[in-house]
Amino acid sequence: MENTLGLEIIEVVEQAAIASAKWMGKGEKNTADQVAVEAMRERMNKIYMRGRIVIGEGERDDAPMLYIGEEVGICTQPDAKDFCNPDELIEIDIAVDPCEGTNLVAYGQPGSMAVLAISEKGGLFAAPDFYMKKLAAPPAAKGKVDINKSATENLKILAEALDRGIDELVVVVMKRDRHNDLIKEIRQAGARVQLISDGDVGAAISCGFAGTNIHALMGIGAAPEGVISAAAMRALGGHFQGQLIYDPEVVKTGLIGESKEANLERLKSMNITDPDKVYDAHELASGNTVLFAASGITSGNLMQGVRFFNGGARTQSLVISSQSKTARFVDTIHMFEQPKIVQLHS
Ligand SMILES: O=C(COP(=O)(O)O)[C@@H](O)[C@H](O)[C@H](O)[C@H](O)COP(=O)(O)O
Ligand SMILES: [Mn+2]
Ligand SMILES: [Mn+2]
Repeated sequence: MENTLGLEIIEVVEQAAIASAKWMGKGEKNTADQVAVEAMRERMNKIYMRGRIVIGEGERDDAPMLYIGEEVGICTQPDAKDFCNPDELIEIDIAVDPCEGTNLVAYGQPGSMAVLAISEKGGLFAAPDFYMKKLAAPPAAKGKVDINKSATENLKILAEALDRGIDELVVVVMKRDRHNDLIKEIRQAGARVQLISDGDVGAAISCGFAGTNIHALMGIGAAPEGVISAAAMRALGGHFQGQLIYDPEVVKTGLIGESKEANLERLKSMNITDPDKVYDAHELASGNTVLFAASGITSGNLMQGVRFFNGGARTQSLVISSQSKTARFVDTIHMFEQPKIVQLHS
């Protein structure tokens, strides 16, 4: 899968990042999101593949593009039989977040990215648009920390696994009222908290790389973003666990769904029989092969954002493959027209 798709999916996230970055700092989050969706879809539909969106912009009714169930790739188009032999191609599932951190783009803040994950059919958990309690940690702590343990216990385990003091640990937590107690507990345990307004995919993946100075992600974010983070962490060998949150009382914000009861019904209809199950990275991204790709929109811990110049742009992307066991940073210069200069160093 990687050989045929690797380069193409880099271009998918690059094109989404470039489109969205044109709206960086303009205060219009919906436009920054919409153009990323359009660019991602347009580029995806040029790839020789049979893809299906399993995590996307929502249901068909509220999302005209990249909706859950939408078929993407040249080989899903009506005239596909003229140039595609479907028997040659495996069917793949795709989870997308064309603009992860729409607020970050709109307000010119760091850490937004265009992101997707791919696996063979059935290889990604089709999470409902609920919240998810998450725990991400570096590979050295994989299987040692546990979302069922308290933050205090996990920090002790993490410190030991990373061979450093608790006071040398930095935990990313989304700045939300629902996390007030968690933040207090982490600080009382002696660790430091990095509060973020948005963008917990980048925070989760940052735990997978030494040198980011991020050692854990704790707290509740969105479930679809949890699956995408899990795909990256699965391929990287980092720790990721997620537990669906279906009770609006827990998040104290606009959880999709009117009530806990209605949400439980929805889970049942999706054949999720244990709503409290804790999923690990291998369950959220269970396919034989998992590919993850992201491209920075605004600069963050992992990647530089899009830098425009007269006649072009430069992007930085990250592709992680469970197949080749690589995490590849890709630096690309895009020439929109004949640029006056193509700068070697940025
Ligand atoms: O910050 C985020 C926003 O994502 P997007 O809408 O694609 O720009 C995500 O990283 C979070 O996981 C998330 O969606 C969030 O925590 C849920 O939102 P909120 O109710 O504000 O906490
Ligand atoms: Mn997002
Ligand atoms: Mn988004």
